[in-house]
Amino acid sequence: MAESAGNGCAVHCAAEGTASMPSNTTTDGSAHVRRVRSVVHGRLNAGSRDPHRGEQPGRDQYSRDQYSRDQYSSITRSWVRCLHEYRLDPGSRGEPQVVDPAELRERQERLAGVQAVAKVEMANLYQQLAGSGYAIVLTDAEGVLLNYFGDPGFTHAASRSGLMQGAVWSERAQGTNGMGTCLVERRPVTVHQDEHYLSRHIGLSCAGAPIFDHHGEVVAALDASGESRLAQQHTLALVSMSVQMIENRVFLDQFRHDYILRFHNRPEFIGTLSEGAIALSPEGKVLAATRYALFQLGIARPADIVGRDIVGIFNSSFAGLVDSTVRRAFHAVPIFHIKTGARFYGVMLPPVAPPAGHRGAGRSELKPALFAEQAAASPLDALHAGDAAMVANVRTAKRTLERNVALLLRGETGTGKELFARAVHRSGPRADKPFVAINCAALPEPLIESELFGYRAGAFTGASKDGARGKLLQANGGTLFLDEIGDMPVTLQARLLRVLEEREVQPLGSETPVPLDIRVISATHCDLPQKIAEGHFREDLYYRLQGLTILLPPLRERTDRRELILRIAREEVEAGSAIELDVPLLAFLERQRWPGNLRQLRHLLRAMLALRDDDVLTLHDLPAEYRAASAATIGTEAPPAGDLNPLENAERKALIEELQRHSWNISIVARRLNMSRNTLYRKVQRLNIQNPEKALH
Ligand SMILES: Nc1ncnc2c1ncn2[C@@H]1O[C@H](COP(=O)(O)OP(=O)(O)OP(=O)(O)O)[C@@H](O)[C@H]1O
Repeated sequence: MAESAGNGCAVHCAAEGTASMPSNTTTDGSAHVRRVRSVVHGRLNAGSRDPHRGEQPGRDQYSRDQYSRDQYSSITRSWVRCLHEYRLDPGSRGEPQVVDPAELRERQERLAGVQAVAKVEMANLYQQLAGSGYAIVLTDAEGVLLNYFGDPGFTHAASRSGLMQGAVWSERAQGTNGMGTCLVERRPVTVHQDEHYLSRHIGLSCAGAPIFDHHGEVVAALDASGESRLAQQHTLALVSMSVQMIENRVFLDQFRHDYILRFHNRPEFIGTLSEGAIALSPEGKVLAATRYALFQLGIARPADIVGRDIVGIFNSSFAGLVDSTVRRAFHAVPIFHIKTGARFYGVMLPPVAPPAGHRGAGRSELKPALFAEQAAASPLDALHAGDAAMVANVRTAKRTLERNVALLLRGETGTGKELFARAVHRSGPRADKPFVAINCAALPEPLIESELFGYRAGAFTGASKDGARGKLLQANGGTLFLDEIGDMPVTLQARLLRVLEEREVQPLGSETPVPLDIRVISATHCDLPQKIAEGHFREDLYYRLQGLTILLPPLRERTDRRELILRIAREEVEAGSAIELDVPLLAFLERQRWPGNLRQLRHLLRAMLALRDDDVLTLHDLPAEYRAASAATIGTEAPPAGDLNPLENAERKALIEELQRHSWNISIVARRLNMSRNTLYRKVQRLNIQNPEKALH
């Protein structure tokens, strides 16, 4: 296998940072073809020894154990299929087959549900792999490339190699490759450089994983393909995790109108990738289960669980599970697997819109964040809960989505300027292109220029010998977010203005300008007109950046503060726990000045949740620096019953029923609800519950 180390098909970065794919492998191609034939023959004749095992020069950065026998066997099996079943010529240079636009649209529509979820995960994966030259690709079950997230510098090279929408990457069409081979093997595979069957692909390194639906059918493949010379085992792990996330989210979305039991043998793992989820009919019959649910219960095929009654699987009745989760405010409850006796923890989620005739199970205030997100019509709508200024801001921003209008976001620190910019990006037509943020205040002045504009190899002393592409070009096709624009040195302002006017960038030390298509969103907390008056900011740049100005209100002025506090608390609550904020604390938080705005609020809630004594947060949980301010409020914790909101009233009613059922014995009720006596006492006081006959005992 020595060829793989020095096969000469390394991908080079051209001067402007454009990667070039080895489209022609004449010298090495013939060696590759000879090798493929001899390996396949060796495999067929010698049988046992897998030629794809053994020392791999240049591969020592990942574990040989992980890069296991299975992996090599996958490649060899695939080569055998390519040569003998598909009768592919390893030296074939034919153009990749591309389906016509109508067929592509039809295939995309067929997989719309998966695509919608996958796009978000692809963007996350792309960010995680940013800078390593990977393109993230989604194909359907036939290997037709539906979506592509690519490094702009890699896009051109990639399209030459066939990584473009509509291209068919099935194993039959393109030989051994990440997408096609994982679809056939039904498992994640890495196909590194000369493990590709066709010599025209040996410049690529791919990590692909199949996406399954709840019937256990492969419906798509997610793949990271790049020019990296070093196969990276962690890339395959990241791709597999993204696939797991996509499968879980698709499942939760598909069955949102049904009951869903989410479970794990550790309560803190509910809501994570490795949770199991089972969808149930209102009668408690299993409709479907995720791969992890089957895995945790030791069930081989979905057909072995669908249609079964949940009572035959766990030791709890369906109604009991619904009731106990709701009573415990969506806190995980212990459930036992009847077959093995293993203990799990489960949370039963009620249908998003309960089917008519079935009792709605209600929601706790701190319901899982996922549902808040799902409820919002777009990422922009998720930024507010009805504050008039924010409603107007969102409306304005939406009107600019289809047009390339420069936005200037103004607002105090922590008001959510970057979040707003990201939401604009994710809502618009550039959503699947890069969002690149640069903080003009955080960069040392000498670095800003190269960081923004990039440089050519050897442009200055200390420059990387490969050059660098600069943030402007990294954002090409997408959105550039210039944070703290008021702090950009005046000298650079002129250069930025020129780039924005001329829509092209000339990296340092380069003669050739590169065309630029970006949407610019900038943000500042300072008064730019004041800076202009003082000569610290160029007026012409100011007008270029503020096609439209959006002023984000400080938290203290927002009328949706209460909902925001609850929403952020929900986001910060660890999966599987159910936390409540009591009313005096909520009122206190609503009254704060919040100089650090939403950032300060989030940090405070995060700290309180981490340090809490039990599951009800009160004024006593405030850190010392806030406690002095709250001293006057402590001691007035029990609100009149009339002040309770509808959820609290529902909780009060349920608790009174439970207390009555157990003759107001607080120890028994606390045990049944799995909470301490103290917590129950506090709840009873907070909800203004009184035993009509005798004192609580
Ligand atoms: N609408 C919102 N809902 C929930 N959290 C938010 C919202 N807006 C901002 N945050 C949170 O506030 C914090 C700060 O947000 P962001 O960085 O966008 O603010 P910023 O105004 O750009 O800050 P700065 O100007 O100091 O850089 C983040 O933790 C973010 O999650």
